[in-house]
Amino acid sequence: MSQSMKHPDQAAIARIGAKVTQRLTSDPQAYRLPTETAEIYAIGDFLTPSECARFIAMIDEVAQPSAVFEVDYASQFRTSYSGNFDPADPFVLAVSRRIDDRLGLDFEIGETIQGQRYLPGQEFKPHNDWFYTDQPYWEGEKKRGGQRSWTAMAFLNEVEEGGATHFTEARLAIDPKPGVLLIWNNALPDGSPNPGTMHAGTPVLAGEKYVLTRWYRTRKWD
Ligand SMILES: O=C(O)CCC(=O)C(=O)O
Ligand SMILES: [Fe+2]
Repeated sequence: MSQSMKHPDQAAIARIGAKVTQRLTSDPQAYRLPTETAEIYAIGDFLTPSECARFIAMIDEVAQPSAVFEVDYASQFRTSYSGNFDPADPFVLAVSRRIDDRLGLDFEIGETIQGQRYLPGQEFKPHNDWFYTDQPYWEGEKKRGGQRSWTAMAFLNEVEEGGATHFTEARLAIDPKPGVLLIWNNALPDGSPNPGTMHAGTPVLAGEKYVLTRWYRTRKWD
């Protein structure tokens, strides 16, 4: 391993990063958020109202207390409920492929879409989506597709109060707007993890919040 490539999967992440950046910068519907700290884009009306409603109903069926690597639900770190959808469900497959196409990424490197529901008081505290490769869980994750490259997250409903996605380093808080797809590069152009992607699902104060997330790896995910 060379000096300049000290992070696992770094070269591949850099390659994937550049590819998606090129794709999104030539997409007239993809709006780059005004920050240099992280590469974050938003696409409005990515999902139709009826698609959002369908996902919300599915989330109500699959949602369980969220588990986070090494940090469990009981620690109050991620208090929302979440669940993976059936990857063979034709609707889930079609939307997954639509997200893949927007980013220009291969289907096989994407994790199955995960749905999440936050009730009043629930939140996802500031975190990075990339894996800490010095932690025990990395041994497993490295074999299941490796480091996370990009994240695509869609808001599914209007939240009465609270629930913004807050990029703490970039100082940007994005209020949930149904159908909007947020996309961010978890890495820097050189493929190393970008601490500027630190983000939180801030507490829902009133109403409820539904989102879906598709995280992309470096290699085939399974
Ligand atoms: O719910 C949010 O606004 C953030 C969700 C999130 O951080 C994630 O799914 O990785
Ligand atoms: Fe996240």
